Amino acid sequence: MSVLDSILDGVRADVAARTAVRDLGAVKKDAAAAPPPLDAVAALREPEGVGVIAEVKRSSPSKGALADIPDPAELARAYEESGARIVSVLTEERRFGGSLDDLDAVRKAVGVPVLRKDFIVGPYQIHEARAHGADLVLLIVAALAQPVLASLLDRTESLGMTALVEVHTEEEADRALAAGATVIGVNARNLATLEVDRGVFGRIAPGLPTDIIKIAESGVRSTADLHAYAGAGADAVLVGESLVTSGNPGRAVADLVAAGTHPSCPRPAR
Ligand SMILES: O=P(O)(O)OC[C@@H](O)[C@@H](O)c1c[nH]c2ccccc12
Repeated sequence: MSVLDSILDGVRADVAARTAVRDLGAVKKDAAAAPPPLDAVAALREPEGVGVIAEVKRSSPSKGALADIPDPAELARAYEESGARIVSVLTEERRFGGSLDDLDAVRKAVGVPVLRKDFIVGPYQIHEARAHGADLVLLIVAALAQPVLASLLDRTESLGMTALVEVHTEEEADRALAAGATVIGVNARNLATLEVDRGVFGRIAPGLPTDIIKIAESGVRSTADLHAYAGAGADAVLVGESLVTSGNPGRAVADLVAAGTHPSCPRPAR
């Protein structure tokens, strides 16, 4: 079984357990009562340069524990103050050590849009994301059959949120476009094997329509990696590990933001 499949099994069991405590109808009501979502597309498009999406990430299946993060709100505030356009919060518990409590804490702490980063398998988690104040959700093409992907994308948009649709191959990019994605993340990490190939973005992104917002996900260690992704057409980079392990995550974000807005940084084509 691939790593992705085993993560998805765990996620399905966890969703079933939460559904037994609070059913879909109740979560839909919570979502309807939440403050309205923020416009993530505007946050990605408006300021000049390549944006930084900074992630609250405690652990990963490839590396195990990355950082303790006793106070995710404080970390998220540091990200925001340093210029992150969006804060991503991992909520998957078993492999990434995340939680909906982390999402709640971050939502309360920042004014920028917040991404619920999880392995979404059905509508329950989308309403749940909205109920907890998320403005974006991640939809991983490799985890979803095409009709499910299309309907989850519709559901996300009908709740006023933005879907970040994640791909790792050309075929998945075609599926993302066919489903109607407007924001596509190219993950350098293959979720079946956990291998990172930073060349994947440069192979896939140039083939995407210019009006698609293109996010380079994973493996950004430095401003040099941001520059390389910018040169290949990234509107933003999504960074976790190198921030939380840096010893000074605010500073690490500020360095990336400065690089992404510097005149020497290649501009996204719009
Ligand atoms: O920690 P990194 O290499 O900077 O990567 C961040 C982010 O791209 C990564 O956490 C990620 C991308 N897609 C995912 C899907 C599920 C879980 C995690 C991810």
